[in-house]
Amino acid sequence: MTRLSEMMEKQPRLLSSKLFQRHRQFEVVLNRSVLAWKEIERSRQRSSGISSESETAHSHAIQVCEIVAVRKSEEDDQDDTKTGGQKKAKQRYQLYPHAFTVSYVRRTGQHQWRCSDVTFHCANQALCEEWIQVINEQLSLLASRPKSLLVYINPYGGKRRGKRIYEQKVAPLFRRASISADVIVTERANHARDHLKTEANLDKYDGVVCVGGDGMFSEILHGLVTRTQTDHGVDQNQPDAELVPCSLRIGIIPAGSTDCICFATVGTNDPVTSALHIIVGDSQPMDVCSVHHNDFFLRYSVSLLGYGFYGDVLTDSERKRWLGPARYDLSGVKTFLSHNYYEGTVSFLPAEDDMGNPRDKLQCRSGCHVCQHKPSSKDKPWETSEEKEKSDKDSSSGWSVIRGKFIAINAASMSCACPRSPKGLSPSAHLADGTTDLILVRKCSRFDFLRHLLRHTNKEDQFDHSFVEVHRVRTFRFQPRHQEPVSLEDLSETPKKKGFGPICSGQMTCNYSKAQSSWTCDGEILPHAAIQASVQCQLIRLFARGIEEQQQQQ
Ligand SMILES: Nc1ncnc2c1ncn2[C@@H]1O[C@H](COP(=O)(O)OP(=O)(O)OP(=O)(O)O)[C@@H](O)[C@H]1O
Ligand SMILES: CCCCCCCCCCCCC/C=C/[C@@H](O)[C@H](CO)NC(=O)CCCCC
Ligand SMILES: [Ca+2]
Repeated sequence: MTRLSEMMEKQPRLLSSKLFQRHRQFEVVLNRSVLAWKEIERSRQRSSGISSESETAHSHAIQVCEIVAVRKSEEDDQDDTKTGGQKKAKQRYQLYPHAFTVSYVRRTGQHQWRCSDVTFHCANQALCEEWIQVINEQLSLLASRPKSLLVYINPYGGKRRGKRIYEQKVAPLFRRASISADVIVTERANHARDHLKTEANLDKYDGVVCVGGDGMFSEILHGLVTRTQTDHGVDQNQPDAELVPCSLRIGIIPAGSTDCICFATVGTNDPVTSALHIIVGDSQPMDVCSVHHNDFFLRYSVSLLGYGFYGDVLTDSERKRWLGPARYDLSGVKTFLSHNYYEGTVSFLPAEDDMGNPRDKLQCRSGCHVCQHKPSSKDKPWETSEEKEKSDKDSSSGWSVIRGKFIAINAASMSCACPRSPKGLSPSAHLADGTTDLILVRKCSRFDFLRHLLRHTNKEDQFDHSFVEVHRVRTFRFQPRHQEPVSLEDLSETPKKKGFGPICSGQMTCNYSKAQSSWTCDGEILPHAAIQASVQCQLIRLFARGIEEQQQQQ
């Protein structure tokens, strides 16, 4: 075949026909990117504004890349049967028995997507089949759409609804879009991680789907990243190893307690919306922070690495798992009343000035320009180990060092927006810029800390306090003031928290503090307080597109 004929072969065919919908006739046009239909009678007086999906009184347009599927219609696919017009539908069905139904993405508000159907009646069978074939040809050209997925369901996450959510809301959509799915319902913690690490035949799949919460996502993340490094002979224990990005994308069907990763990448925690982002083959790169203790790999983080307040909340909440999502509220209040602070030294390498800063109010949204500026190796002096060694010894090479007493040290690699805090811990953090926002909350009164916390739930700036500072960084280290114990037991056990601290009143600060807190790493407790963390730019990709700027409601 010549190149020209090969190219012609790949060109989608275009169609234009007069078709019926309800009792009206429409001019229906399919071009390379849009399926549009306009009522014939009245369309001459009206102009149609076509966007992603637009609608005037009598004209509609949907993007081909947001079509879920097309199929030959059954009698009960008729729109009117659902709206009480059974008689009309029957008549039309008798008149034009050949019809096809297009399922497509419809935006319903608050970043929520739904799958809607539109049915067109054709004058004859050949025309109907031609439409189905041409739409299917166009869909098959969308190379980023997954055809085969590996799905892990945590049946115990959140309110224990994972299995039901998948079977009732997600699987029917995957079937409609002709996506095949191998489903594994996990039988124990780390089942999904271990399966991905060693057993799964990943060549068979276009992506991995996680049905569960942030903890379950973390399992998939660790399984997939570790597997990729093993396959490429990369040693994760080396803090400055250049990690290999994962080729498979991850889809998140939210079914957990916080679901912050889903919320911060889609804008809502809704299983149907997430399933549709998977079907249309969205791709959102995401930073992953690797955490080490000396030359020993601990964990990866994509959301919150928190020492002090959040570490203590998580440690306490683990003992209350039986309470479900409410455990965070209870442990939150208890930890707040304890009002502990911790001493230590934070060192960090700030991001360059052109990476923006955590207070610039530039939120990361779909197609974010900051995230598209992926630094080249010549922009990344911190990446060579020689430079790194030099900078460790030489504070003039860019490392900043802060010693102090902290109520909380938080590193947010993304906004960490969630229903509890819709703008998140760091509202301007970016999903895929290769940096994390390091938030230092120094010792202050309980009243001031409460003001700071409350600002996470309203429009006020949570960084606008004298006792809070925030830096956009590439890498950081923390050394607690008091040396930590080094027995082997401590490697496997989570640190034990000493009792409840005395409650201080009003504006006063407490003078009680236990020596060390623990780090929470995306909801898991780390066994060491002394850590170093480095952001690996765009190590993974999700089936998401970031939060869409403007809702295009239909
Ligand atoms: N079959 C299973 N039995 C017990 N635990 C499991 C199972 N499958 C997964 N897990 C573990 O359950 C933990 C919580 O899961 P998940 O994240 O889905 O729910 P969650 O309620 O949101 O919890 P979290 O708030 O900690 O993220 C995860 O850390 C995961 O390792
Ligand atoms: C008095 C009013 C105070 C209100 C304070 C609201 C502040 C909320 C900030 C929430 C930030 C969540 C960050 C998410 C981190 C997830 O990786 C992790 C795993 O699921 N969840 C938690 O750590 C769970 C963290 C739960 C924290 C309460
Ligand atoms: Ca980031």
